[in-house]
Amino acid sequence: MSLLIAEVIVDVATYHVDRPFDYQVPIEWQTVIETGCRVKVPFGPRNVLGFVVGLKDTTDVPAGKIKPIAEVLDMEPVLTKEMLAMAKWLKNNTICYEIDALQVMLPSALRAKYEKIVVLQVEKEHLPVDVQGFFQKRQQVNMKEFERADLLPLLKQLIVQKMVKIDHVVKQQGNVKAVRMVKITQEAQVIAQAIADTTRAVKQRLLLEWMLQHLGEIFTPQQICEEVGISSAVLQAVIEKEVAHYTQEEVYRDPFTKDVTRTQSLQLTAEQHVVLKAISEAMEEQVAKTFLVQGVTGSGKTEVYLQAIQKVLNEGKQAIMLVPEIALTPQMTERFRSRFGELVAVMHSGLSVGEKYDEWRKIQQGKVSVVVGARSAIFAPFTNLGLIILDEEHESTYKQEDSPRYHARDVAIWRSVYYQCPVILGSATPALESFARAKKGVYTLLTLKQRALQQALPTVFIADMREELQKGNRSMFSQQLVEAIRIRLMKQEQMVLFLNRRGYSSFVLCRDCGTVVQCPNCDISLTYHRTTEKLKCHYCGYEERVPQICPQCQSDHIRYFGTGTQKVEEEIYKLFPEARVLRMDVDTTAQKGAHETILQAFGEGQADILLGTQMIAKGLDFPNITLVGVLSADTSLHLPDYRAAERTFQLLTQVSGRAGRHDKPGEVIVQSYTPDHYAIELAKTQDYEPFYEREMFLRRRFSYPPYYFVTLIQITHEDVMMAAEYAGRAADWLQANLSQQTAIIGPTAASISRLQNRYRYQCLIKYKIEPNLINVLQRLLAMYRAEWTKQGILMTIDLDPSTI
Ligand SMILES: Nc1ncnc2c1ncn2[C@@H]1O[C@H](COP(=O)(O)OP(=O)(O)OP(=O)(O)O)[C@@H](O)[C@H]1O
Ligand SMILES: [Zn+2]
Ligand SMILES: [Zn+2]
Repeated sequence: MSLLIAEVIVDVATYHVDRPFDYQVPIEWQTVIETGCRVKVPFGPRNVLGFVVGLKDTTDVPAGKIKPIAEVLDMEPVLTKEMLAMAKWLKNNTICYEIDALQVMLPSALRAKYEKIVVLQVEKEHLPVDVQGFFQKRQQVNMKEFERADLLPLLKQLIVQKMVKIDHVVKQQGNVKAVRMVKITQEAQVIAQAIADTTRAVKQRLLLEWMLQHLGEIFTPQQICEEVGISSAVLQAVIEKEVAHYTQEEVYRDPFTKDVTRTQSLQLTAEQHVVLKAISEAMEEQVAKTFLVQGVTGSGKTEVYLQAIQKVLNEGKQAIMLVPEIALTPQMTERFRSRFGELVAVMHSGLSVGEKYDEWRKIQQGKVSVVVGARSAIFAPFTNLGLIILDEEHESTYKQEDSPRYHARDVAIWRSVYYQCPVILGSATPALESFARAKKGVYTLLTLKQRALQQALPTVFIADMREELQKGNRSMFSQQLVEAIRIRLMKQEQMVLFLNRRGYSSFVLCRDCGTVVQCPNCDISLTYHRTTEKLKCHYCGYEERVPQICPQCQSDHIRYFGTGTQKVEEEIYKLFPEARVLRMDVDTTAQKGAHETILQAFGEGQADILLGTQMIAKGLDFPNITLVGVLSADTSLHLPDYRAAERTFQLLTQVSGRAGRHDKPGEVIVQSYTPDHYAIELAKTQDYEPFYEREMFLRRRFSYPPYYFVTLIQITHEDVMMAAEYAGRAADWLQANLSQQTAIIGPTAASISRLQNRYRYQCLIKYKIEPNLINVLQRLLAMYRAEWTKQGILMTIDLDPSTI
């Protein structure tokens, strides 16, 4: 038999190993191992996790040197051929390690967890008495036991004296949850024979006759006993006659909590019909076409998605529906479950590791055909995709900020080419670059200008908060908003009050010297958490108690600028003691399921006002909401981000869209200190195109995307001089190696100039066409990985940064 060699990508993220290594497949596993299986392989002094990415029968590794695979973790591959190809593409297009690209496609339960094991190297008697007890009859002990006993220094000595050594053991995390079931034989003959042999035992005969009615079926032992009215001893006796046998059947932890009522397709409006038709045609022709569906809020985009997915299912294919994490509300997922029932898997960050794994298994085993999920669901292991949808495609959460730094939109388009199926990008306020691509014909633009039930878009008023101040109104509510709330309370209609918290954080300020309490590790002010009375850093997790006196000048004139929502709530109660308020923010939704409970209560009319942050901007569809108030439209406008205006416009449009979605007309009041800003003015008409034109004009003038592409190189070091110096080297090197027309901006200090005790510098590459970019970046990376890392430098490259 010829030698079988596996090419394995190992779970070690360093430059020198970012390629497959050859391992020998032991004879007994030659029929078991396939590409896409996980294995454990020896690498250096330890065993690590690896993915088989290829099989072959020759190798350049000398016969004596080639090592065998140590263990096979999967009987069936966890990675498809498509995923292996996708990983290569991700590696080149986002510049990441191949192992990172492979890992991101799998649920965390399938990623490796390493445990450190202390292995005895000498006779136990030679050990110091203190540790002999650890090794009783064992040769090895989990290092955690030493840790717990505070014996790490002693352990270190033992290692130096070579009395023990440390091994790394790969541990599998998620386990399939299985239960013992009884499978009845397929063959009536066998049971008939058993019945003939069983003359006296009445109960056994009863059971055998019942089994004759359920050939080939599977039940739990309890089900059978209850159904037939027998004891487990009887069941056991019958199983011994070999008419049935025990099997381990997988069960799934079901993250859904309640049943849903089924819904049918709605009669589409003329506009919706046109959109669905265009998409259906692309599905029939099996072409990889990307559609941008720009539809005003409430125009019935979701209904179009549902019907497009129905068509996909009719063809026996599968669909991925992506939603931003924050919009993955129970209301949203319920719409899919009530249309497609058990065929839907849901993937979001609220699930436990085990639940996520189960949802993934359902997809992998073809038990479901639709997945509704956040960003990472784009990697759902379907093998016959017919459609991919990104709802709210402009959302920045579709971009992953860690390696691999991918954008779900790009992955969607890559997969659509692989399967020759369409992609739908949907939004009321598309990302500027998407709309630009649609205008150029790269994407096919489809629009929904009317709301589905012909309701008018809500009327938007801008309340000028500067005027309010001049009139002597120092509260956070304008006269207009107070009046509007009063009317709604009287008419018993519901309202949503939205506090724009992007760029607005609560902090502690000394009124005598102006000091704002900062994180000791980061260049960021600490955030005040009222519930715990603590100051926290949202970047590194540092926390401390709220100071009683100013750390700078010892004054006790300390002032808290609270999280906002709580303060707003208090003010509402002062103005309207009778109002019933539900608050939805990080504090009230910390517990699992809290989100759901709040929305349900609001839906049932248990409150008049839903008060919240970003969380309530999306996806809500309640008939009784007639007023939306935006308390602070400007806070997101003044961030150091070229997309600030775009994000503000998108947010205002989204929230406004929550009002008047059914038969009652809606009203929106936007409070602002800069009412003349175009992002605020244009949000008033909720007209996307004028905003698009205006913003594109500015982007061109300042050479920003989408006119230019940008790549962000970030360099950090504990020493500020080192960070600056190496950022300078990177900039010089790029300047020398990229074309003349490409601009290198920087090095400059990053907008957060220090994070987790590391100083941060960056350079920006701005270009229109740069065919050498990937190649040049890869060379820079090679230099960094070979030399700079030794100096303690960390460098990241982001080819599509969401903020710069
Ligand atoms: N063809 C239709 N006939 C009747 N009602 C419809 C139709 N299409 C959609 N609707 C209803 O109109 C409302 C808005 O539709 P939907 O939520 O699908 O819009 P959307 O564009 O996805 O909204 P948004 O982007 O604002 O969240 C929903 O209550 C939905 O049930
Ligand atoms: Zn002070
Ligand atoms: Zn910090």
